[in-house]
Amino acid sequence: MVGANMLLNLDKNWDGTNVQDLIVDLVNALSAVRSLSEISCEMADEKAVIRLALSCLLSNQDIEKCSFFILDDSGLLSNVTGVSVGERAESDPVFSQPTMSFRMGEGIIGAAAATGEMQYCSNCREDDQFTLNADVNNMPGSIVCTPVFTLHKELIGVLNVSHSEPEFFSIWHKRLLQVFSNILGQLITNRRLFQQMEIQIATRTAELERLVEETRRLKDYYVSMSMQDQLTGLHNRRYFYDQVELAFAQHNRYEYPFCLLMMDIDHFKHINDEYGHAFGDEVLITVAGALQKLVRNTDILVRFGGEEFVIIFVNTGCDNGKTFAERIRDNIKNLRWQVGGKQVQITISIGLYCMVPESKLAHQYADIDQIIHCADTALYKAKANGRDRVEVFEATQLADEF
Ligand SMILES: Nc1nc2c(ncn2[C@@H]2O[C@H](COP(=O)(O)OP(=O)(O)OP(=O)(O)O)[C@@H](O)[C@H]2O)c(=O)[nH]1
Repeated sequence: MVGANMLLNLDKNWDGTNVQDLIVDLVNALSAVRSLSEISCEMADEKAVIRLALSCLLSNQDIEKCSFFILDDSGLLSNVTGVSVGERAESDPVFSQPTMSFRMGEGIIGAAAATGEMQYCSNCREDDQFTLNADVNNMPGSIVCTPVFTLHKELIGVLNVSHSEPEFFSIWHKRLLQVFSNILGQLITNRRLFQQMEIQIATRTAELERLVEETRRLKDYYVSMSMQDQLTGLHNRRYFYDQVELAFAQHNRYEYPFCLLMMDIDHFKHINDEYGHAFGDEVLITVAGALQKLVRNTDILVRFGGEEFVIIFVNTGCDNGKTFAERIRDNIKNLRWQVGGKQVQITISIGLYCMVPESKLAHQYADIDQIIHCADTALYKAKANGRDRVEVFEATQLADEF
């Protein structure tokens, strides 16, 4: 479309200029527009984008200098970058010239911004607004200032192109600059939108990451809560079933023995009835703390329910298991509480099941519920035999039990 319009105008403004020159001009104009369309709007620095755009214009046109004045929030137009013929855009990305600023309506740049129309000064040396202020020797011959807008018609700034010769710019240049400014406006708009999008994506990504982390933390919290006994702080039955698989796996693979202790506080109902439920809770908490001190980190200790605790001594044979069980029984018996001027002590009964390598015993079970049942049977025996004692599940009990 751009090319077609230009050709149309070319016909309309035909003044006898050499056709070959016009075709060269047309190709140059299209090249300027085309190279502008190749600038990536993903560049972080807006000034660098504008500088590249100015270089595209300069390298495809016979313009000598161009610069860009950006409108800031205070309504001031300040030149952020500029390129002269022969300069490479990437050679000096930082605009080294002293910053010039214009208010809306001030000078030819301010006029372009205020009117929203292209401004052309064909001979600066005879124009008061230039001769009064500027250094005449460095003054351009002619200047074109074109306002540049966003897609929503908001002013971005003013494109300023100049040449040392007066009367240099033709209708052809002006039409090209109009098209070029429109595309430059689109490019800057796209870059700004892209940057906004990047910031939004970064903000949302950070928010999402925070939510994922929070969810993970909550999940960990609830998993640990679901595996923990709220009264004593020990792990609970659910954790036990989770962890016992490991003891089984090690037993099956390496023939590591392990011992399962089922422990129950004796006559605990009496403690509750005599001293109250709160005191009963205190006893449970103290017993849990004492048990925790008596087991190794690798052992599995849980409150199995009520006044029942279970320990798995991993990689522990039957003799050691019995010794540890007796030590636990003894330690718990030595605990003391003071309540209502009375000293209270408790005892526990323990049922022990030893899981030894299969070759040694014929009655081994590979099912945790069966093993618990065996330890429970031994516990029942300890209770039946007078409490405050450790009983080991014997193979001879199998016949009775199964
Ligand atoms: N304070 C308190 N008591 C509990 C808790 N869980 C269970 N109990 C009590 O523990 C008592 C267990 O009583 P029983 O099952 O009759 O057993 P026991 O009195 O210990 O008798 P033996 O086991 O035969 O020696 C019941 O009174 C339960 O209410 C708890 O979390 N806190």
